[in-house]
Amino acid sequence: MKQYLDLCQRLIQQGEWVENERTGKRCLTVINADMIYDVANNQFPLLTTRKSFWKSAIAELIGYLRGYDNAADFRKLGTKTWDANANENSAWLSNPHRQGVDDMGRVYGVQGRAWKKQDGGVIDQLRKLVDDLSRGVDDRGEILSFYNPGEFHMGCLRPCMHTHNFSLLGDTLHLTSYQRSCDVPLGLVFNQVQVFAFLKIIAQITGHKPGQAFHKIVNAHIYEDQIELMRDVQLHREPFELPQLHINPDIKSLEDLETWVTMDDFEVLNYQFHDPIQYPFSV
Ligand SMILES: Nc1nc(=O)c2c([nH]1)NC[C@@H]1CN(c3ccc(C(=O)N[C@@H](CCC(=O)O)C(=O)O)cc3)CN21
Ligand SMILES: O=c1ccn([C@H]2C[C@H](O)[C@@H](COP(=O)(O)O)O2)c(=O)[nH]1
Repeated sequence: MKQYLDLCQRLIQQGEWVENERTGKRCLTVINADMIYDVANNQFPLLTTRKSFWKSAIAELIGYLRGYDNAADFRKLGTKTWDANANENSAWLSNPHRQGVDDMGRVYGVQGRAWKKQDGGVIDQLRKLVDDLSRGVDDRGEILSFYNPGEFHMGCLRPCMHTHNFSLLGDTLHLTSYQRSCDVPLGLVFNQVQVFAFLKIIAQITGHKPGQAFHKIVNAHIYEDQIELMRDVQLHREPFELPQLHINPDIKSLEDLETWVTMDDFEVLNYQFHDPIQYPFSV
Protein backbone atom coordinates (compact mmCIF):
# COMPACT_ATOMS: atom_id res chain seq x y z
CA MET A 1 0.00 0.00 0.00
CA LYS A 2 2.85 2.36 0.87
CA GLN A 3 4.43 1.81 -2.55
CA TYR A 4 1.15 2.76 -4.27
CA LEU A 5 0.78 5.94 -2.21
CA ASP A 6 4.46 6.81 -2.78
CA LEU A 7 3.91 6.52 -6.54
CA CYS A 8 0.85 8.80 -6.31
CA GLN A 9 2.86 11.39 -4.33
CA ARG A 10 5.68 11.14 -6.84
CA LEU A 11 3.24 11.79 -9.70
CA ILE A 12 1.78 14.84 -7.98
CA GLN A 13 5.16 16.24 -6.91
CA GLN A 14 7.48 15.29 -9.78
CA GLY A 15 5.20 14.33 -12.67
CA GLU A 16 5.70 16.07 -16.00
CA TRP A 17 2.81 17.13 -18.22
CA VAL A 18 2.41 15.00 -21.33
CA GLU A 19 -0.26 15.48 -23.99
CA ASN A 20 -2.01 12.25 -24.98
CA GLU A 21 -3.36 12.25 -28.51
CA ARG A 22 -5.51 9.09 -28.21
CA THR A 23 -7.63 10.40 -25.32
CA GLY A 24 -7.18 14.13 -26.00
CA LYS A 25 -6.21 14.65 -22.35
CA ARG A 26 -3.04 15.73 -20.57
CA CYS A 27 -1.41 13.45 -18.01
CA LEU A 28 1.08 14.03 -15.20
CA THR A 29 3.64 11.36 -16.00
CA VAL A 30 6.66 9.67 -14.42
CA ILE A 31 8.82 6.98 -15.98
CA ASN A 32 9.74 3.74 -14.20
CA ALA A 33 8.07 2.39 -11.10
CA ASP A 34 8.78 -0.96 -9.45
CA MET A 35 6.25 -2.61 -7.20
CA ILE A 36 6.83 -5.82 -5.22
CA TYR A 37 4.02 -7.95 -3.78
CA ASP A 38 4.53 -10.50 -1.02
CA VAL A 39 2.42 -13.40 -2.26
CA ALA A 40 4.25 -15.87 0.02
CA ASN A 41 2.75 -14.13 3.06
CA ASN A 42 -0.56 -13.39 1.34
CA GLN A 43 -0.26 -9.61 1.63
CA PHE A 44 -2.96 -8.87 -0.95
CA PRO A 45 -2.19 -5.43 -2.49
CA LEU A 46 -5.78 -4.21 -2.53
CA LEU A 47 -6.20 -0.47 -2.15
CA THR A 48 -7.55 0.47 1.28
CA THR A 49 -7.69 4.27 0.83
CA ARG A 50 -10.81 3.75 -1.29
CA LYS A 51 -13.21 0.86 -1.69
CA SER A 52 -11.82 -1.27 -4.52
CA PHE A 53 -13.64 -3.71 -6.74
CA TRP A 54 -11.27 -6.64 -6.61
CA LYS A 55 -13.79 -9.08 -8.14
CA SER A 56 -13.83 -7.08 -11.38
CA ALA A 57 -10.04 -7.19 -11.48
CA ILE A 58 -9.88 -10.96 -10.98
CA ALA A 59 -12.70 -11.48 -13.50
CA GLU A 60 -10.64 -9.53 -16.03
CA LEU A 61 -7.61 -11.74 -15.34
CA ILE A 62 -9.63 -14.96 -15.70
CA GLY A 63 -11.07 -13.63 -18.98
CA TYR A 64 -7.54 -13.06 -20.30
CA LEU A 65 -6.47 -16.55 -19.22
CA ARG A 66 -9.48 -18.02 -21.06
CA GLY A 67 -8.55 -16.11 -24.20
CA TYR A 68 -11.74 -14.03 -24.30
CA ASP A 69 -12.07 -11.43 -27.07
CA ASN A 70 -15.54 -10.10 -26.29
CA ALA A 71 -16.75 -7.61 -23.66
CA ALA A 72 -19.97 -9.66 -23.21
CA ASP A 73 -17.95 -12.66 -21.99
CA PHE A 74 -16.15 -10.39 -19.53
CA ARG A 75 -19.52 -9.10 -18.28
CA LYS A 76 -20.75 -12.66 -17.74
CA LEU A 77 -17.68 -13.32 -15.60
CA GLY A 78 -18.36 -10.18 -13.58
CA THR A 79 -16.65 -7.13 -15.05
CA LYS A 80 -17.74 -4.29 -17.30
CA THR A 81 -14.22 -2.94 -17.73
CA TRP A 82 -14.03 -3.69 -21.47
CA ASP A 83 -17.42 -2.21 -22.45
CA ALA A 84 -16.09 1.26 -23.19
CA ASN A 85 -13.02 0.19 -25.14
CA ALA A 86 -15.05 -2.32 -27.20
CA ASN A 87 -18.03 -0.06 -27.90
CA GLU A 88 -17.21 3.62 -27.39
CA ASN A 89 -13.81 4.16 -28.93
CA SER A 90 -14.38 5.87 -32.29
CA ALA A 91 -11.18 4.58 -33.91
CA TRP A 92 -12.18 0.99 -33.09
CA LEU A 93 -15.84 1.51 -34.11
CA SER A 94 -14.72 2.41 -37.62
CA ASN A 95 -12.05 -0.31 -37.79
CA PRO A 96 -12.93 -2.90 -40.50
CA HIS A 97 -11.61 -5.72 -38.27
CA ARG A 98 -14.24 -5.08 -35.58
CA GLN A 99 -16.80 -7.92 -35.63
CA GLY A 100 -19.85 -6.22 -34.17
CA VAL A 101 -20.99 -5.15 -30.72
CA ASP A 102 -18.68 -6.05 -27.82
CA ASP A 103 -15.87 -7.38 -30.05
CA MET A 104 -12.45 -6.42 -28.69
CA GLY A 105 -10.46 -7.97 -31.51
CA ARG A 106 -7.11 -9.72 -31.23
CA VAL A 107 -6.06 -8.41 -27.83
CA TYR A 108 -4.65 -9.83 -24.60
CA GLY A 109 -5.90 -13.39 -24.10
CA VAL A 110 -6.27 -14.06 -27.81
CA GLN A 111 -2.52 -13.58 -28.16
CA GLY A 112 -1.85 -15.50 -24.94
CA ARG A 113 -3.82 -18.58 -25.98
CA ALA A 114 -3.86 -18.45 -29.80
CA TRP A 115 -0.90 -16.48 -31.18
CA LYS A 116 -1.04 -17.03 -34.95
CA LYS A 117 1.92 -18.76 -36.56
CA GLN A 118 3.19 -18.34 -40.12
CA ASP A 119 2.20 -21.94 -40.96
CA GLY A 120 -1.45 -21.39 -40.04
CA GLY A 121 -1.31 -22.98 -36.58
CA VAL A 122 -1.51 -21.23 -33.22
CA ILE A 123 0.66 -21.10 -30.10
CA ASP A 124 -0.89 -21.53 -26.65
CA GLN A 125 1.68 -19.76 -24.48
CA LEU A 126 -0.20 -20.30 -21.22
CA ARG A 127 -0.61 -24.07 -21.76
CA LYS A 128 3.13 -24.38 -22.42
CA LEU A 129 4.18 -22.59 -19.26
CA VAL A 130 1.64 -24.39 -17.06
CA ASP A 131 2.81 -27.76 -18.43
CA ASP A 132 6.48 -26.89 -17.86
CA LEU A 133 6.00 -25.53 -14.35
CA SER A 134 3.80 -28.52 -13.39
CA ARG A 135 6.77 -30.79 -14.28
CA GLY A 136 9.10 -28.59 -12.22
CA VAL A 137 10.73 -27.12 -15.33
CA ASP A 138 11.69 -23.46 -15.75
CA ASP A 139 13.43 -23.17 -19.13
CA ARG A 140 14.15 -19.46 -18.47
CA GLY A 141 11.52 -18.64 -21.04
CA GLU A 142 8.28 -19.19 -19.10
CA ILE A 143 6.71 -16.15 -20.68
CA LEU A 144 3.17 -15.14 -21.50
CA SER A 145 3.27 -12.25 -23.94
CA PHE A 146 0.19 -10.39 -25.11
CA TYR A 147 2.30 -7.95 -27.16
CA ASN A 148 1.93 -8.69 -30.87
CA PRO A 149 2.75 -5.54 -32.91
CA GLY A 150 1.81 -7.38 -36.12
CA GLU A 151 -1.82 -7.45 -34.96
CA PHE A 152 -2.25 -4.15 -33.11
CA HIS A 153 -4.46 -2.92 -35.96
CA MET A 154 -6.83 -5.85 -35.27
CA GLY A 155 -7.61 -4.96 -31.65
CA CYS A 156 -9.34 -2.18 -29.72
CA LEU A 157 -6.33 -1.36 -27.50
CA ARG A 158 -2.71 -2.38 -27.27
CA PRO A 159 -2.12 -4.43 -24.12
CA CYS A 160 -0.91 -2.37 -21.17
CA MET A 161 0.31 -5.14 -18.91
CA HIS A 162 1.88 -7.00 -21.78
CA THR A 163 4.28 -9.65 -20.49
CA HIS A 164 4.30 -12.07 -17.56
CA ASN A 165 7.50 -14.02 -16.90
CA PHE A 166 7.43 -16.87 -14.35
CA SER A 167 10.51 -18.20 -12.54
CA LEU A 168 10.92 -21.33 -10.46
CA LEU A 169 13.55 -21.32 -7.71
CA GLY A 170 13.47 -24.63 -5.86
CA ASP A 171 9.81 -25.18 -5.04
CA THR A 172 8.94 -21.46 -5.04
CA LEU A 173 7.36 -19.72 -8.00
CA HIS A 174 7.96 -16.02 -8.70
CA LEU A 175 6.45 -13.73 -11.31
CA THR A 176 7.77 -10.63 -13.05
CA SER A 177 5.13 -8.61 -14.93
CA TYR A 178 5.77 -5.72 -17.31
CA GLN A 179 3.44 -2.82 -17.97
CA ARG A 180 4.07 -0.17 -20.64
CA SER A 181 1.32 2.27 -19.68
CA CYS A 182 -0.45 2.70 -16.35
CA ASP A 183 -3.49 4.76 -15.33
CA VAL A 184 -2.52 4.96 -11.65
CA PRO A 185 -5.90 5.94 -10.10
CA LEU A 186 -7.91 3.29 -12.03
CA GLY A 187 -5.87 0.72 -13.94
CA LEU A 188 -3.16 0.16 -11.35
CA VAL A 189 -5.67 -0.71 -8.65
CA PHE A 190 -6.73 -3.60 -10.86
CA ASN A 191 -3.28 -4.46 -12.16
CA GLN A 192 -1.83 -4.90 -8.65
CA VAL A 193 -4.61 -7.35 -7.83
CA GLN A 194 -4.05 -9.18 -11.12
CA VAL A 195 -0.28 -9.62 -10.78
CA PHE A 196 -0.72 -10.95 -7.25
CA ALA A 197 -3.66 -13.23 -8.10
CA PHE A 198 -1.93 -14.53 -11.24
CA LEU A 199 1.09 -15.75 -9.27
CA LYS A 200 -1.09 -17.26 -6.55
CA ILE A 201 -3.32 -19.09 -9.07
CA ILE A 202 -0.48 -20.46 -11.20
CA ALA A 203 1.47 -21.57 -8.09
CA GLN A 204 -1.65 -23.40 -6.90
CA ILE A 205 -2.37 -25.23 -10.17
CA THR A 206 1.28 -26.15 -10.81
CA GLY A 207 1.89 -27.35 -7.25
CA HIS A 208 4.40 -24.77 -6.01
CA LYS A 209 4.67 -22.24 -3.20
CA PRO A 210 4.04 -18.67 -4.33
CA GLY A 211 6.96 -16.31 -3.68
CA GLN A 212 7.17 -12.69 -4.76
CA ALA A 213 5.57 -10.85 -7.65
CA PHE A 214 7.60 -8.06 -9.26
CA HIS A 215 5.55 -5.50 -11.16
CA LYS A 216 7.56 -3.24 -13.47
CA ILE A 217 5.84 -0.16 -14.85
CA VAL A 218 7.24 2.15 -17.54
CA ASN A 219 4.88 5.09 -18.16
CA ALA A 220 2.86 5.78 -14.99
CA HIS A 221 0.34 8.60 -15.31
CA ILE A 222 -2.63 10.37 -13.85
CA TYR A 223 -5.12 12.07 -16.21
CA GLU A 224 -5.72 15.77 -15.61
CA ASP A 225 -9.35 15.20 -14.57
CA GLN A 226 -8.30 12.71 -11.86
CA ILE A 227 -5.74 14.87 -10.08
CA GLU A 228 -7.99 16.80 -7.71
CA LEU A 229 -9.62 13.67 -6.24
CA MET A 230 -6.23 12.02 -5.79
CA ARG A 231 -4.45 15.04 -4.29
CA ASP A 232 -7.24 16.48 -2.15
CA VAL A 233 -9.16 13.36 -1.12
CA GLN A 234 -7.42 10.01 -1.49
CA LEU A 235 -3.95 11.11 -0.42
CA HIS A 236 -5.33 12.54 2.84
CA ARG A 237 -6.54 9.14 3.98
CA GLU A 238 -4.64 6.77 6.29
CA PRO A 239 -4.24 3.27 4.81
CA PHE A 240 -5.43 0.18 6.69
CA GLU A 241 -3.57 -3.14 7.01
CA LEU A 242 -3.60 -5.24 3.82
CA PRO A 243 -6.22 -8.00 3.52
CA GLN A 244 -5.65 -11.63 2.40
CA LEU A 245 -6.80 -13.38 -0.77
CA HIS A 246 -8.29 -16.88 -0.47
CA ILE A 247 -8.62 -19.07 -3.58
CA ASN A 248 -10.77 -22.21 -3.65
CA PRO A 249 -8.26 -25.07 -3.19
CA ASP A 250 -10.35 -27.27 -5.54
CA ILE A 251 -8.93 -25.25 -8.45
CA LYS A 252 -6.17 -27.62 -9.51
CA SER A 253 -5.64 -27.23 -13.26
CA LEU A 254 -5.84 -24.92 -16.23
CA GLU A 255 -8.98 -26.82 -17.31
CA ASP A 256 -10.62 -25.91 -13.98
CA LEU A 257 -9.85 -22.24 -14.68
CA GLU A 258 -11.21 -22.57 -18.19
CA THR A 259 -14.44 -24.37 -17.32
CA TRP A 260 -16.12 -23.94 -13.95
CA VAL A 261 -14.30 -21.23 -11.98
CA THR A 262 -16.40 -18.16 -11.07
CA MET A 263 -15.75 -15.16 -8.86
CA ASP A 264 -17.35 -17.15 -5.98
CA ASP A 265 -14.14 -19.15 -5.87
CA PHE A 266 -12.27 -16.08 -4.62
CA GLU A 267 -12.64 -14.46 -1.23
CA VAL A 268 -10.96 -11.50 0.42
CA LEU A 269 -10.50 -11.65 4.17
CA ASN A 270 -10.13 -8.73 6.58
CA TYR A 271 -10.66 -5.99 4.00
CA GLN A 272 -11.02 -2.61 5.67
CA PHE A 273 -11.42 0.36 3.35
CA HIS A 274 -12.34 4.03 3.08
CA ASP A 275 -15.33 5.31 1.09
CA PRO A 276 -15.41 4.71 -2.67
CA ILE A 277 -14.06 7.43 -4.98
CA GLN A 278 -15.27 7.55 -8.57
CA TYR A 279 -12.44 8.59 -10.84
CA PRO A 280 -13.17 9.70 -14.40
CA PHE A 281 -12.31 7.08 -17.03
CA SER A 282 -10.69 8.08 -20.34
CA VAL A 283 -11.56 6.12 -23.48
N1 LIG B 1 -8.01 5.02 -19.42
C1 LIG B 1 -7.98 3.70 -19.15
N2 LIG B 1 -7.60 3.29 -17.92
C2 LIG B 1 -7.56 1.98 -17.62
O1 LIG B 1 -7.20 1.65 -16.47
C3 LIG B 1 -7.92 1.02 -18.62
C4 LIG B 1 -8.33 1.48 -19.89
N3 LIG B 1 -8.36 2.81 -20.13
N4 LIG B 1 -8.75 0.63 -20.87
C5 LIG B 1 -8.61 -0.80 -20.71
C6 LIG B 1 -8.64 -1.26 -19.31
C7 LIG B 1 -9.99 -1.29 -18.65
N5 LIG B 1 -9.62 -1.10 -17.23
C8 LIG B 1 -10.48 -0.52 -16.30
C9 LIG B 1 -11.70 0.00 -16.71
C10 LIG B 1 -12.56 0.57 -15.79
C11 LIG B 1 -12.21 0.62 -14.45
C12 LIG B 1 -13.17 1.21 -13.48
O2 LIG B 1 -14.12 1.86 -13.86
N6 LIG B 1 -12.98 1.02 -12.21
C13 LIG B 1 -13.84 1.57 -11.16
C14 LIG B 1 -15.02 0.69 -10.84
C15 LIG B 1 -14.92 -0.73 -11.22
C16 LIG B 1 -16.16 -1.59 -10.93
O3 LIG B 1 -17.18 -1.09 -10.46
O4 LIG B 1 -16.07 -2.79 -11.17
C17 LIG B 1 -13.02 1.81 -9.92
O5 LIG B 1 -13.46 2.67 -9.13
O6 LIG B 1 -12.00 1.18 -9.73
C18 LIG B 1 -10.97 0.09 -14.04
C19 LIG B 1 -10.12 -0.47 -14.96
C20 LIG B 1 -8.20 -0.91 -17.12
N7 LIG B 1 -7.90 -0.36 -18.40
O1 LIG C 1 -4.55 -3.04 -17.57
C1 LIG C 1 -4.56 -1.84 -17.92
C2 LIG C 1 -5.08 -1.43 -19.14
C3 LIG C 1 -5.05 -0.12 -19.45
N1 LIG C 1 -4.52 0.79 -18.61
C4 LIG C 1 -4.54 2.22 -19.00
C5 LIG C 1 -3.24 2.89 -19.27
C6 LIG C 1 -3.65 4.02 -20.21
O2 LIG C 1 -4.17 5.09 -19.44
C7 LIG C 1 -4.76 3.39 -21.03
C8 LIG C 1 -4.28 2.79 -22.32
O3 LIG C 1 -3.92 3.79 -23.19
P1 LIG C 1 -2.70 3.68 -24.23
O4 LIG C 1 -2.85 4.92 -25.05
O5 LIG C 1 -2.90 2.44 -25.03
O6 LIG C 1 -1.43 3.66 -23.43
O7 LIG C 1 -5.27 2.36 -20.20
C9 LIG C 1 -4.03 0.41 -17.38
O8 LIG C 1 -3.56 1.23 -16.56
N2 LIG C 1 -4.05 -0.91 -17.08
